[in-house]
Amino acid sequence: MKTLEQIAAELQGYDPQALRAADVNAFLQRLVAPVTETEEVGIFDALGRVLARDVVSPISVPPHDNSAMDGYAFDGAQLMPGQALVLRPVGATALAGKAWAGQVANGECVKIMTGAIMPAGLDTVVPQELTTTGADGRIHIAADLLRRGDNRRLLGEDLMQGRIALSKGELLTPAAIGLIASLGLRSVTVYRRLRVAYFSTGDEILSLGEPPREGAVYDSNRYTVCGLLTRLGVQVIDLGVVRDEPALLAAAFRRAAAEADAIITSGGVSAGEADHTRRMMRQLGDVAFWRIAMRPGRPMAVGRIRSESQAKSASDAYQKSADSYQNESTQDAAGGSVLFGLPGNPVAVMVSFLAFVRPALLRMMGCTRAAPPLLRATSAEALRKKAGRTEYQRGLVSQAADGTLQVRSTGNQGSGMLSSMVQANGLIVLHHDQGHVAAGDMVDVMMFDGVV
Ligand SMILES: Nc1nc2c(c(=O)[nH]1)N[C@H]1C(S)=C(S)[C@@H](COP(=O)(O)OP(=O)(O)OC[C@H]3O[C@@H](n4cnc5c(N)ncnc54)[C@H](O)[C@@H]3O)O[C@H]1N2
Ligand code: MOO
Repeated sequence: MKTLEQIAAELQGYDPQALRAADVNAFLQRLVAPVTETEEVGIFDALGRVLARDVVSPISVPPHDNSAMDGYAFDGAQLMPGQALVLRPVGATALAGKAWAGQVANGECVKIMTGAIMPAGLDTVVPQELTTTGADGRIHIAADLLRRGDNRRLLGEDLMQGRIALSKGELLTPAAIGLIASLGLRSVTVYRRLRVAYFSTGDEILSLGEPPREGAVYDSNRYTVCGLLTRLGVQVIDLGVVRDEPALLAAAFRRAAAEADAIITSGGVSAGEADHTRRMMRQLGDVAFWRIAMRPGRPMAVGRIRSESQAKSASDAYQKSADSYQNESTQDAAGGSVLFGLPGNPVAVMVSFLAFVRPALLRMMGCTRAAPPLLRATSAEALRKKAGRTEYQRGLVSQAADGTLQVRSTGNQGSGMLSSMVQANGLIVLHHDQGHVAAGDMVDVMMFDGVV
């Protein structure tokens, strides 16, 4: 596992006091690694989990060539350009779930239902509504209506036996769960659920149930972050609000490091005077304090916090290396739970989570799926934007009268304003080098639906 210093050395132009948003993601992708432990879960419990092993098809789906329509099956070699075809139905109707027994000669067809196995030697189906029936019971197909092979579903055209149906790293969506079920599999091997601890810091933060107090605000970050984590499908370890006292902070960090793969905190990461949070992060782990060229969400602390046992092995390793005795436990000294120390402002918390923490946690969950692309929409209004930082503005995307997508800001962009976040359905991403936006310009939007 690499130290922060080693990762920083790999990033060109790394400056913790003026970090570009894109570099934050590059740094975090190097800092975190997927969990290794796996478990077997029933497919009803697999939604939102990440596949830890390829799913190889034990069978082919569909298992036979079959009809895609209710109609008549026949040998398509008889279709001739510019010529109608007249066929005589023979035998019983071919029904789904039963093999059709019998022989079909040229000039003959078999009545067939959707999903029924194609009778041997037949490769084409004409839907019944495209036929007429003559007085003699024969089926008439007009010229040039069909091509050979039409309306037939081929064996294995969805999934072929022995091939990879779903790859390791896939996030299991409802469609993926259905696909696994179509293979007759009851369970899958997934990575174990990620454990993420959260606590809010700050003496002015009130827990729900406490009476209002001058200068104090109710804790909202705990609820937004726990909501975002729950949607991500991780196991949330909620440690509540922790006052700005060294002993309490140390206990919370130690517990979080012992129980969780990642720790998220809010507050206390800018250079305030009353903050023990920064000091404690530094003391208990390997932590960098960043100022990111972005808005909102400028300050952020990132690194690793050691649990008590890791701290002990680190100090033992230090002792041993002092006696010039090298062993592998120095490797463990760089380990610990990944820390995402987010700023206190409620919108800054959500934006930093969506822009940075979420992609890092997905990597830790083992997910290899690429992030969904940003949407392009026309800005319905002019937006002020300072070049040299990435801005995430709260926006509402809607469909304009001409059917194209447009986006407008949801108002006051103060980083404490949750109301404009609630009205938004996405974040307008104004990139680092971008300047002011004129009404009618195209902008990128990170949509919330399906993302959070
Ligand atoms: N001299 C400087 N001052 C500040 C800077 C700076 O660079 N230099 N950065 C500003 C920015 S940007 C932000 S963001 C904040 C971040 O400060 P902290 O992370 O230390 O957060 P706090 O000071 O503890 O809180 C900020 C703000 O958010 C409210 N808050 C905190 N926790 C919660 C919570 N759980 N629920 C609801 N609201 C919360 C808190 O009351 C404050 O109003 O620093 C700026 N200052
Ligand atoms: O960037 Mo701070 O995050 O304004 O709120």
